[in-house]
Amino acid sequence: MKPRVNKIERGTCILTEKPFVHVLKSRYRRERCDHCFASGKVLKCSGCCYVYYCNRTCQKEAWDFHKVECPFLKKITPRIVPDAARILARIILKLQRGGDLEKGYYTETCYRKFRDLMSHYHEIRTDPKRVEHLESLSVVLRELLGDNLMPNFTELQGIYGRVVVNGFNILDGEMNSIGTGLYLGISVVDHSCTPNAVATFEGTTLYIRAIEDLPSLDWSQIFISYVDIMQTTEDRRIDLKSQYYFLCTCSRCIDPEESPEMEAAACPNSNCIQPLILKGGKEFPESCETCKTKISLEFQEEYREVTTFTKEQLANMKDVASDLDVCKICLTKQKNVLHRLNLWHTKSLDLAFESAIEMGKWQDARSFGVNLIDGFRKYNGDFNPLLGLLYMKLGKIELLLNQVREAQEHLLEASNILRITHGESHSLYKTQLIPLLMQASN
Ligand SMILES: C[S@@+](CC[C@H](N)C(=O)[O-])C[C@H]1O[C@@H](n2cnc3c(N)ncnc32)[C@H](O)[C@@H]1O
Repeated sequence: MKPRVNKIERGTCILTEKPFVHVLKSRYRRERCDHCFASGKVLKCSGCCYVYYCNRTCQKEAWDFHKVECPFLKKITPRIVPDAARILARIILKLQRGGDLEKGYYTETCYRKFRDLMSHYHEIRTDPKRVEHLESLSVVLRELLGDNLMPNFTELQGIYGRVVVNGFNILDGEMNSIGTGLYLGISVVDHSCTPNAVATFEGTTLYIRAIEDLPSLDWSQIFISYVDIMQTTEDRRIDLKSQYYFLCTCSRCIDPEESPEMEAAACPNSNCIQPLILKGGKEFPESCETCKTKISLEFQEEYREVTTFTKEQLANMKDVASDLDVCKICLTKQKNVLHRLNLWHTKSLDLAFESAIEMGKWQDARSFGVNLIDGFRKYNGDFNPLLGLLYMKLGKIELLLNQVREAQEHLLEASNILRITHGESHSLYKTQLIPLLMQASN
């Protein structure tokens, strides 16, 4: 790819790369192609009976490398290899076949090889959770590859560290994780909680697109988000520290106002939209700055009770069918107590929206989705794939409910975002959004 010295416009694809190695999640083994990750009818490899392909072309393309791992997988079938062990095995086998010479370019002249990737070797060596994980993976790998191909523990730890620190969750169009991939050139990109670029996938190919205008292609100034940014500053920092071993100092993380704002209470006067910010996250003001309504001790108590209750429920929610009822209880309790842009309220709406969709409760889903938009935008940013998807899902639901004008509006919003984050040639845009837009304009 040519280096760009000129200004880069929002929506430009600035880097695209095929994976150095990639592994499909084992739970999708029988429904997706092991090579291109496409879903649909798949055919078993008659050698290992472990992996499946969507067609002969994919099988042929994959064979160059699969022929190396095929006998090892055959030995272990019908047991399942943990995904983390499979990607490590692929890397070990690839490095022994000259993979250490492979280059991933991030400008016309700059590239990275596997050994150039950060491994956070020392941090991982002193992280008991990681050491325990690697020890258990090492047992599986030894059984899979045998003693002769097994690297020593130090070497294995270096490989493991590179996967932990540089690996990408490969996402389908709906942003669900379907596998893991390692991309050599793209591993150059740092994190920010206010990213100016975004990573999306078409199959296993990774695309980095600018979501803001950029002055030039300077990789030290281009950031994607490594973690869910709809979290408190503290939780984002914990995630980043435990997975990537650094303390984030982006503008959001160092803004002392951010956390208190996220936890804002509603003004007890239901006609007032002013958020009540707790000083130091704890102390209520005596009265609302705008309407001067006094903040009673009872109200403060209720706010604390509702916040604790919501956090506990969100942490415990697993089963979607029961989630919707729990979300509804949380949302009822939050009314006139948590501000409408409060993070915990936004998270409750998000879960309620997804649960209602799962259960086919379209009216409920629409109402949660519409209320979710502003919070989602506040926490995820204006050009975030999840915001684009929210608008697209809303438009689809509105078409089902025959609310065509509203559907048109939301689908156009989806288009404004997804053409930046995914591009107009992405299958999500072409095969999902465009037909919905056409249906809405008929
Ligand atoms: C995928 S690598 C990114 C590229 C890395 N800077 C390099 O030179 O190889 C991820 C690692 O980069 C570092 N990193 C990424 N974003 C960072 C940030 N915002 N502040 C400090 N370190 C960061 C962390 O050490 C992290 O584990």
